[in-house]
Amino acid sequence: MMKSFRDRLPAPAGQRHDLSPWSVLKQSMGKELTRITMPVVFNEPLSFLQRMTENAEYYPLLVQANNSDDPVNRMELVTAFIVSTLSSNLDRLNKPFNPLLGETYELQREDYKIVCEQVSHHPPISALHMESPSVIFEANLCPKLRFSGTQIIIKPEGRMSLTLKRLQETYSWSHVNCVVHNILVGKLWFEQNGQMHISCKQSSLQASIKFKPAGSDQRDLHRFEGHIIDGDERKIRCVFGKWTEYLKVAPYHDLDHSPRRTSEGPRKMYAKLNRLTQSLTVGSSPAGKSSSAEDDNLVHPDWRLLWEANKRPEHSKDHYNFTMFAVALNELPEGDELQRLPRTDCRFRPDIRKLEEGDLDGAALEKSRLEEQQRERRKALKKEGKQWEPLWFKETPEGSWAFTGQYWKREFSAAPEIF
Ligand SMILES: CC(C)CCC[C@@H](C)[C@H]1CC[C@H]2[C@@H]3CC=C4C[C@@H](O)CC[C@]4(C)[C@H]3CC[C@]12C
Repeated sequence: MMKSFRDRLPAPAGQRHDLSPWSVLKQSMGKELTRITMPVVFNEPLSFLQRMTENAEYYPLLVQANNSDDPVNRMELVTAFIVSTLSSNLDRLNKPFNPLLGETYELQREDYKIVCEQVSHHPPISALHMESPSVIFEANLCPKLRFSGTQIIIKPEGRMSLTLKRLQETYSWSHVNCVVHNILVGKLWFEQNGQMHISCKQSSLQASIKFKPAGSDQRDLHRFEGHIIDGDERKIRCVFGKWTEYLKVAPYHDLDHSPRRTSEGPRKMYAKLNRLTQSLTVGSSPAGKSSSAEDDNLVHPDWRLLWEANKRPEHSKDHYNFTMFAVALNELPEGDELQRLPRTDCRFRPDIRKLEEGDLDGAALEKSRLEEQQRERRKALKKEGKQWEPLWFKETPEGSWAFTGQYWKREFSAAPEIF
């Protein structure tokens, strides 16, 4: 029988009334993410470690990729997976809790298992390892925040890599920036911005995708567009869509060289013309927006849909805009499953627990207690001239963090008391 998880949080989110993020953030100019302290009303009841595991929501795309015998199709599916990892960010404008040093999180779903650990506090580095019969997925994440005018620009640094096990094929990619708008006044909103490169060492295929700014009329809100490129730098596929909704792929037809020129030419021209006149006459009306998607389909009549975002739960708006996947992440398991978790697991953090129960004051108290305790531990270590050693990941000579594999032996007696 399929295991079932909770479909809502125990309590709706607290209201932040008119408290603007700026009133708090102005003291944090130029600071690292972990040095910014904000009132808990700005938090969501998840640790950043839990938030990272949301990458796995569309895991079945990876199984599909691993089973495919066509390298281009594998690249298409991996690209779809990578774009899908961004989708849960839509409207998630509360800050996940900064993990304490040594905090861990584990997640086992379908046929995969994930371990995350906070391996460094300054700078904040979170490490993730995911393994299944089909794939190994590793991520190191160190988000850097910069304030600029009325927006926050988040530069996620760190290495991402994926291995499809059947053919031992490896993929790596870069992050794009995300921008939180309107931190002074108005409604907060969020966009992904910049160029992403995905490359596969063995097949020499690459994907290059541009996440577009919304533009003044919001016509390109959440849109991305790009190509899959072969080892000779030739474009072979177009990929496009909205990172919040879907990804489509279509063959690339070079207007000058394609044998389909005659049949495609007029259609493309028509689409372009159509787009031009639409943008002239409709402008920023909602009709103008939807027609942009229609144009895409006209320009690429032979598109295929590779990924579509799951619907958010009904009560998502009152629950921090969580996806169904996110809702279940902080659920406490029962019986044996609970017994075998290490005491460093996020699910035991009292501040996160209190926030999800709607107890804001309790959460705030616990949060400052934990942070104070962490400072004390840090001082004590320093006095002894020691350095913090993560338990489950080791730093490599290249400066990234590799999973040691020991976690799954489940010998947690050495796990520190951090909550
Ligand atoms: C109160 C306000 C304005 C501050 C809120 C800051 C929130 C929205 C920020 C803080 C850290 C950010 C995350 C940092 C790193 C990544 C990895 C990247 O690949 C996707 C975006 C993602 C997951 C960011 C999403 C937005 C984020 C959660």
